[in-house]
Amino acid sequence: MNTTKPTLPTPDDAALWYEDRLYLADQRVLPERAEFLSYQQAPEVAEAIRAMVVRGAPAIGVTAAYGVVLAGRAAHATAGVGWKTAIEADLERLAASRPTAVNLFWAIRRMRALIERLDTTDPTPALLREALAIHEEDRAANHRMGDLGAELIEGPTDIVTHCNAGAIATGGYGTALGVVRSAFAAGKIRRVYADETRPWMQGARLTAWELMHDGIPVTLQADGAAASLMAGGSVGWVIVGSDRIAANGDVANKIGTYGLAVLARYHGIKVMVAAPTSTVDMEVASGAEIPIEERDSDELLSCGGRRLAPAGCVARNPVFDVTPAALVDAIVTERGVVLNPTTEKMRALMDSSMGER
Ligand SMILES: CSC[C@@H](O)[C@@H](O)C(=O)COP(=O)(O)O
Repeated sequence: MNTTKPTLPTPDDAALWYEDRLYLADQRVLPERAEFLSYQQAPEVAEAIRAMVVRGAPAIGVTAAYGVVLAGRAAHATAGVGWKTAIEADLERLAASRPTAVNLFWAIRRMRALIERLDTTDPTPALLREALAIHEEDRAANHRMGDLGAELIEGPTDIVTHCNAGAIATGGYGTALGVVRSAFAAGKIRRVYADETRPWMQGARLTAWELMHDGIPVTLQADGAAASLMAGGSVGWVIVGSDRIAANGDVANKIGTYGLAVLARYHGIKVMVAAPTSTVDMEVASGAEIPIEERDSDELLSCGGRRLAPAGCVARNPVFDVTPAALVDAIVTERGVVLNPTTEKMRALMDSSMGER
């Protein structure tokens, strides 16, 4: 738990618990403004996830866990010994906030498992201990993935990354950017090329901010600039995170990742996906079964509050796509690395006990 009142968010501060409430770094306004918003009610946390105050699959999971703490506290305050029934509506609200990032459902499932073991007294302390453990385990997993991913890279090389899979998208340190941080420290990375990532600009706003904060050389590029960069021959790896990995190793990630993976294969560049096992969903056989979030087309039709497209223009705004396992060279998790993923290899990874609860 944080011991000082959160004031100015750093990349490691996506979600923090201080005293009796949750603080979220408002990722909608970074880096122009660095500010926390505070939450004491689970429905407001669900809305913050939906509105992308907090985003990035692992950070969404951590936030949902803290949301369950608030839900438990409110349920006990209103229903007393009947809190386990009263909490249900908030659990459902949290689960309905975003559909693709499976870490959300994983975190709620883990909190539910604890709820089942608790008695009818005030659940707040026990729920908070579990949420803090989820947060801390995610941070530790990212450091482990950083080490494992960095080992795969023969440097020095340039890297392309897409969206933001950094500290601010997780419990801390980052998944893809955790690998970048560890590999840069080992002298294996010259420069990171960050796709701007239309329409939410997570690359321009968050990845560039994080890497500049750490002094890691970063160059921002338009999403469409990746192909010509790759043709130049300096890029050794595309490194990205994931919102959900299917049982066969298909990877759902920010829209545009699939295109990057196709480009990478054409240019002989390797693709690494760094994600904790809380992102692996063995209940979906392949990427075709992963629900892909479709957000409001206004996110695409406008930019920075200014309308871009003509009035009446139709737009589609799927915010994730699926990269087939055949285009993925390595999936890096805290339990180990899966090269050229298949269902058998993913099952072996998930059956392994390291880090398992
Ligand atoms: C460590 S975050 C990995 C993914 O969650 C990230 O690349 C991504 O697609 C995030 O999407 P977002 O819509 O910003 O929540």
